[in-house]
Amino acid sequence: MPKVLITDNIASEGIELLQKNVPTDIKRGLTPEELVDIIGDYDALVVRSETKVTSPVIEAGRNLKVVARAGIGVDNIDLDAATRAGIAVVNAPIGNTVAAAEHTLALMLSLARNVPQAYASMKEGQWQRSAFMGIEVRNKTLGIIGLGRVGSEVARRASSFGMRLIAFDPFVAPDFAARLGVTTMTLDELLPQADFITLHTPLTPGTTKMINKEQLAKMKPGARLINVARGELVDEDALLQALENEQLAGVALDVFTNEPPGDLPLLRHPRLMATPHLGASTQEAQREVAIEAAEQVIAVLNGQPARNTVNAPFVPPEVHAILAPYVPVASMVGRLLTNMARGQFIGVTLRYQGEIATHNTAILKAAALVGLLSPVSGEVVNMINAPVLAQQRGLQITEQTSSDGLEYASLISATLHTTGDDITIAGTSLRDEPHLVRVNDYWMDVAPSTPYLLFVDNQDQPGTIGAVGTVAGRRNINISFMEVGRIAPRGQAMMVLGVDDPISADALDEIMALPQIDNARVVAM
Ligand SMILES: NC(=O)C1=CN([C@@H]2O[C@H](COP(=O)(O)OP(=O)(O)OC[C@H]3O[C@@H](n4cnc5c(N)ncnc54)[C@H](O)[C@@H]3O)[C@@H](O)[C@H]2O)C=CC1
Ligand SMILES: O=C(O)C(=O)COP(=O)(O)O
Repeated sequence: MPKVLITDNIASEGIELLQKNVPTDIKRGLTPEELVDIIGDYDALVVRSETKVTSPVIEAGRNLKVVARAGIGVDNIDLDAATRAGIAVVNAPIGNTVAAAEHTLALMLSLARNVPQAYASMKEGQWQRSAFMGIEVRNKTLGIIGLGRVGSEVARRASSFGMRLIAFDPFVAPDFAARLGVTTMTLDELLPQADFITLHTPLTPGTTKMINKEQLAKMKPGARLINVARGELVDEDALLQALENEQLAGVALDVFTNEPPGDLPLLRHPRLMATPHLGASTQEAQREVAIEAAEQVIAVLNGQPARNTVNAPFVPPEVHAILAPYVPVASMVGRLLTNMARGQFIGVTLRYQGEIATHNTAILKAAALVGLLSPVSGEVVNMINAPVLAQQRGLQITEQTSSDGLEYASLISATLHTTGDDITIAGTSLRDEPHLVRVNDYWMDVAPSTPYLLFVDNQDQPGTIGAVGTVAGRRNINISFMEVGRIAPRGQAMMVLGVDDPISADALDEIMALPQIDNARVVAM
């Protein structure tokens, strides 16, 4: 029975859902060493942003199948290590979007009106009105860096305040931005124009310290900066300087490079407002992300695909229905290639034809590589790590598409290039079953329903089939079906036999010794 470990503060609805389905332990506040010590007992780990799922944790998690993040950012999880280990990483990318956007606006208005400073002064028994004169946000320019889910929701809400909206996000279409009433531009154009700047990009190598001394100097003097994304996006020392030299009128931070930030000098600055990573902390958001994370853990533990797997090809639901029947086809094609290969692998050419070729075929590539590498890998190979393992082995993967499916609705063909002969296998899906339709130059139609397939290269001559059948019969090998592909009558041919019993090396030698037979191979399916 699999076991789940929760190490951060997850909403009760998610915990209950997990506990109803699978034994679940809750252990908060573990040190990194304690987590490494116990993770080996668990099949799934559920976290928020506090637990650091580092590569030592992944390596110690020898039973782990899934790490679930009840929230958006997965920068606390070593994705590469998880991918290499074939562990799915899932997140809950929608549930806390509005919470993060609303918190951003709360911070923006608080910055504009000095709410926390005024509150602190009243708590100290003072009544200072002129000291906390604010500004209006109406008619001010809001610069949004990262116009994704949270950034867009901020834009929608800020627009109702009568703000002018500009954004830097080179990865969204200007049309999309225009529909939100946002003008996109370069970062250099945005910085000097914005009265308020708000950050909403993920933490990546490209966004780390994207707001540094140089960028701060380009900002409009007296601008205000809000960060509800990730602390590492900003150089905290440079930020303190920009407050001290009055380049910035105010800064509001929900996130920090180190959390908790400890005795950070920046925190003591009077025009610095801070909240302890509360962007996602609403009852509504926490309920939603906890349920979303729990549902995905249960799906993965039941061998089903999860909705938001961060480290596997994403397939939209409508496309999933079209591609799903071809996943076992791709995997069958890959497995057959490996089992029939002679010589050192060099690379694979994958061809997608017909309807499947009009969609993103990443999931089919992953499935073909699972089939190709599973028989020759000591480690678990699955849709998550197969592309990485292929890359590690230096295999050249080429993909081709064509709208012509020949006589099939869709066809997957793969050629394995080796230091020996190249091998081509093609398959399709018929009545929801994978069918093998081509081996090298031979076309056929085989639904491999037996545990073994016997491939026999032979001369198409009377008596050949009978001779092979006689050997099988004498050795008590049960043949379920047989199919012959041939290039021309009495020419070169290939027999494919579906057999229920293993074929020993001895039996294979006997078949190969028959006069009409050039070669014979058994493949376990
Ligand atoms: N403080 C909190 O509690 C919360 C923080 N977050 C954080 O907010 C951030 C954004 O989340 P979402 O909007 O859901 O992500 P998203 O993926 O929907 O949007 C991110 C946007 O940033 C853009 N982007 C990526 N690299 C960029 C670059 N170098 N320059 C400019 N734009 C770039 C992307 O094109 C995308 O449009 C994440 O870091 C997330 O972890 C999210 C929820 C709560
Ligand atoms: O979802 C995110 O990216 C967040 O930053 C929220 O973090 P949390 O779940 O509150 O620790």
